[in-house]
Amino acid sequence: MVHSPTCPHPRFLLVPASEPQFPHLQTPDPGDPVWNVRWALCTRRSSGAAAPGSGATIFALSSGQGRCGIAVIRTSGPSSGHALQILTAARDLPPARHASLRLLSDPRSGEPLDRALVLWFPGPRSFTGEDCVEFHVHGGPAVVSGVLQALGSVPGLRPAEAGEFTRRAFANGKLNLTEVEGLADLIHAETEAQRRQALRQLDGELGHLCRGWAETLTKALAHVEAYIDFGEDDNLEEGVLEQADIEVRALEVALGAHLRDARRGQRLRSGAHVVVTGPPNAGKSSLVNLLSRKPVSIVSPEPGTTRDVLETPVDLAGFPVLLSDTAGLREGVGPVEQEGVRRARERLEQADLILAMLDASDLASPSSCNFLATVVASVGAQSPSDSSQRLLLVLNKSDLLSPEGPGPRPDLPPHLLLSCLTGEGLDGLLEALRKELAAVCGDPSTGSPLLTRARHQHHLQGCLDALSHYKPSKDLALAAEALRVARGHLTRLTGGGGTEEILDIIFRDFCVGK
Ligand SMILES: Nc1nc2c(ncn2[C@@H]2O[C@H](COP(=O)(O)OP(=O)(O)OP(=O)(O)O)[C@@H](O)[C@H]2O)c(=O)[nH]1
Ligand SMILES: [K+]
Ligand SMILES: [Mg+2]
Repeated sequence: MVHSPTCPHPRFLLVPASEPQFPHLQTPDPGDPVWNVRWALCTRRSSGAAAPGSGATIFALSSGQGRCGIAVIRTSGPSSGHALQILTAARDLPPARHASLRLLSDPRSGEPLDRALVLWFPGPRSFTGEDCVEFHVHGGPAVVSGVLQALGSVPGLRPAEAGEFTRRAFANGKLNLTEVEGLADLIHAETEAQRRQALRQLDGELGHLCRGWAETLTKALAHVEAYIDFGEDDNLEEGVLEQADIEVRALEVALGAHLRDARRGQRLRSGAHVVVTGPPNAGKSSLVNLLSRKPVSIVSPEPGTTRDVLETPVDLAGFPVLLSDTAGLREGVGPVEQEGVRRARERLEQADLILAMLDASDLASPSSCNFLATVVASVGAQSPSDSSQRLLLVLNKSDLLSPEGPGPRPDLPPHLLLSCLTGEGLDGLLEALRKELAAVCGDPSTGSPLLTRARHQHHLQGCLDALSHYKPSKDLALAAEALRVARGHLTRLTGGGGTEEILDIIFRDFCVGK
């Protein structure tokens, strides 16, 4: 997706060690993987290896840049309350979580900056879990820079880095890793389907599913370990191992089903590849321009106009699509056009959905027949699976067919009639595209949570691979280890496993102020 070019690579900044931020550390449970992640974060900090600036209170403009009605500036960290008191020249803090109108002044000069709404969120009931303040100021650039400068002059405050608010929320257990990813996706969502999917992930659906699976494995592990310890003991309930076995096998089936769907979620996040193909002059470029609502490709009566592959991102019926226009497929032309045809075929192989286009008034021509016999027939012959391509056959230039004349050949595969010239048939095509794209990307309004990132797929596959070594009838100790490894993958999916590279990759998607 499009990421802000101004978004710098964030550095990991850890949360201050002051007491109430890690209350769970007072009752450590080394068996709890989430606790382990936090412990790793915490010990790294206390060993002095923490990034510079730990413990600072951060501030940033959190709404968009530029002139606007209202701009939101926020702070997070222990000096937030102090900063609010200083800017409002007040001894008391306003009531928590209530909007209060206050005059903001520059603490150095006493000069009034703006009359603003301020919100005070004492931790831990805040986005980051720390003390936070929001200043809703008038959105003029001079007001915003005046308030930012005033905050910068308060001791203990410094500008936030990209993603730092969210990183603190994660470190304080306010969001798990899949929720952080959902939040990043929501900020970057460009189509309706992406927004729905991101919101579901932010709401914790994927994390919830993984936690449920991890619990299943923890239970199975407890059973296997009980058997290792008390196997010979008569007191052990009967069928303990059988029960564990049933649950592990059911989990394998569920993981397999989600993995088969994995590519859909990733397509929904980064765009499905839709490729328009057909013989020369069918009207492919006309269709690309119509769907993208802009003149992406040159249209002309001359066959062989399009040579290079032209790709454009479009929102098709709410789904993100990378739409490619390609050269008309034909043999025996000059070397430049042949290269175009080669590129067109290459792009066709990568398509999730093929828009195969023919001129409805020219179906008997050799190029039309050849296209039907090769491209259309070969996709139709694929066995349906998640990785198989889908195809929509479109007969363009329906305006050239005479109303009394015979319709298109009866032996044609299912198709849609369209006229790029008059727009007739476009609604039907968009509806067909919506159905096809829901199949290609998954429907984010129904069904189970989608795996939107390669990282999700990697850990679920790792979990499944580990479970293939679960053979309690052969070796109980190895079976227990397989369960532990499998569970580790699931907890890393939501907890991150503490490796900074993974966290860096995820938090890179955020900008300053989020
Ligand atoms: N009558 C009619 N003409 C159309 C329609 N769609 C496209 N055309 C015309 O058909 C010609 C070819 O259109 P293009 O969009 O360039 O076709 P193309 O398939 O991209 O052609 P190449 O890039 O050369 O393979 C142009 O003159 C268009 O104006 C249609 O629905 N009806
Ligand atoms: K053309
Ligand atoms: Mg063209």
